[in-house]
Amino acid sequence: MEIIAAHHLEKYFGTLAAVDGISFSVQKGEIFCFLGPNGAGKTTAMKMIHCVSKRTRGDLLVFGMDPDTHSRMIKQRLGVVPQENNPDPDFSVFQNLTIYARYFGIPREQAEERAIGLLEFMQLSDKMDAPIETLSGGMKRRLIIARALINDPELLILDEPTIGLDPQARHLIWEKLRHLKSLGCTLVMTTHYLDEAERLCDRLVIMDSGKILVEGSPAALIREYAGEEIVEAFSSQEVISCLQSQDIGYDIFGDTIQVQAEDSRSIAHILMQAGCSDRITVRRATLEDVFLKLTGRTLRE
Ligand SMILES: Nc1ncnc2c1ncn2[C@@H]1O[C@H](COP(=O)(O)OP(=O)(O)OP(=O)(O)O)[C@@H](O)[C@H]1O
Repeated sequence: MEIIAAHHLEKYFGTLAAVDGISFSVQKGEIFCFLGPNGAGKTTAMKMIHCVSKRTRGDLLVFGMDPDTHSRMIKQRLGVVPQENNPDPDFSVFQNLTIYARYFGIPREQAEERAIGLLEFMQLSDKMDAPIETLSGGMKRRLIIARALINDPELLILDEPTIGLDPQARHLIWEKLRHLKSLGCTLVMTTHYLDEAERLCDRLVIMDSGKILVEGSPAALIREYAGEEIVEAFSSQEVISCLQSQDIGYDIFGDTIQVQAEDSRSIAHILMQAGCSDRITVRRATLEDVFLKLTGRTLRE
């Protein structure tokens, strides 16, 4: 079942095409990710989905409804985790959930019951009465996710769910997001973290300058654009001559030369024989390589 369908979706701010004619669909129960550098248009695309930003042109359906005409009904069925943590500092952890429940018209008793369950799910039960300023970054992020779940949404929208968190805090959030998926929730998220996209997403689009460059599963995109493994060496005349003499294709990014390798061992061997053994690394190809191939830039440039 299609939860989101977008065709030639556009959003202009003045003359700037923040989202420049993108088409994609999200199926029920999948984790779908917008990946891309700063300013690519990821947040803007998500804002149109959760009905806080009107599209300029194109078609968009969420749960089969048009956000322009059915925003209230759509909002009732989704949860949003914004990029910035924004709990209300005047209330406790528990109150942040119960007060938020009022926006959805959830009766008090039911809201309190849900809040207790969600705090347990997000491992925050012992922080129930804690003031917000005493929470760590990871705890605040988990609270915002719990808050987004208060209306039991079918679709959860997360803008950079683990931004700024340490590895342990990120792992815990990934575990919770996977659990939500296993319960049938559909997740749409943005990230700059390639490892996050690789671990979590069923399908992703890579965006740049408002456009979708490619779409697919992380594994399929890596296979198609970056091969299985990458052999890297510092770019030197010695290495270049060696590769050219063997008719091996390569790319140069900054001071690094890269060879996309089916058989990385034999490439490494050839380079070693050419006398540059101390400079060679062999690694698994990643989504960063896909992005580099497509744009000639890294995601963080
Ligand atoms: N309200 C706005 N008014 C004017 N320009 C905007 C507005 N919101 C976003 N933009 C511009 O639209 C472009 C896309 O921004 P957007 O926030 O969607 O990118 P992003 O991919 O989410 O980036 P980030 O990873 O930094 O969150 C940027 O050039 C941004 O400056």
